[in-house]
Amino acid sequence: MGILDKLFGGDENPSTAPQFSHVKIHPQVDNGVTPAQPGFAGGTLRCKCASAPVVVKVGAQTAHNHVCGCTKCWKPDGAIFSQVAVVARDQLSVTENADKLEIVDASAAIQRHACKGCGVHMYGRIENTGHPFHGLDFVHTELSSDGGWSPAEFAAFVSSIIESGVAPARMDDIRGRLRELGLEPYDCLSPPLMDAIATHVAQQSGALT
Ligand SMILES: N[C@@H](CCC(=O)N[C@@H](CS)C(=O)NCC(=O)O)C(=O)O
Ligand SMILES: [Zn+2]
Ligand SMILES: [Zn+2]
Repeated sequence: MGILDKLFGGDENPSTAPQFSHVKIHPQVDNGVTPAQPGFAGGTLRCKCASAPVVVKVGAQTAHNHVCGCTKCWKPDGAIFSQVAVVARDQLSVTENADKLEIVDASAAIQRHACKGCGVHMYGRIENTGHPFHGLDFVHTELSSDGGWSPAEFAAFVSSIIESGVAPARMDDIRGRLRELGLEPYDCLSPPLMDAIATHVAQQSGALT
């Protein structure tokens, strides 16, 4: 490398190797994010029970898929993030073993319907009609063997992973890995979703007409 390159950061062979690939986020993103299949129109989610699994049919492609670091969303064993997307509630139906489902926390905005057998959350539903996201159900498409679902686009509630016991000293590496994967880290939701929430609130209060 010449003196000018040393001074100004030029490099004939810029290294594009990821620096943080040892940091595990979630199995669906750790090896890179797979693009959606054009025309994909839904599939079947199955819980992890070996017998009599709960089966949920989703009749459309999902939107706003993301990894979530909050303590409330279901995470597969060993993952520090959940992966969760939304679909219109009228596109979701429980087709088998619905009797195994129970609501994790009925007072939460998102009522997460979990399997009593294996603990997996099959869908989250908002019953409050005034909520900005009313009409959308939350689903974990990793529970499907169908390929083609919309991929994770960003990382939400990143700082919240500390509440699950992740050491604060690891946060730089974790945010570094998320950026490497193209999943911009936010400590709440992404700006478009935060704007959608604020717009809804402002329309309800009359601040925006
Ligand atoms: N820091 C909190 C954040 C929880 C939170 O606000 N989660 C978001 C993302 S899923 C939410 O919208 N929760 C609504 C709910 O759980 O009903 C935690 O980790 O428990
Ligand atoms: Zn189960
Ligand atoms: Zn969450």
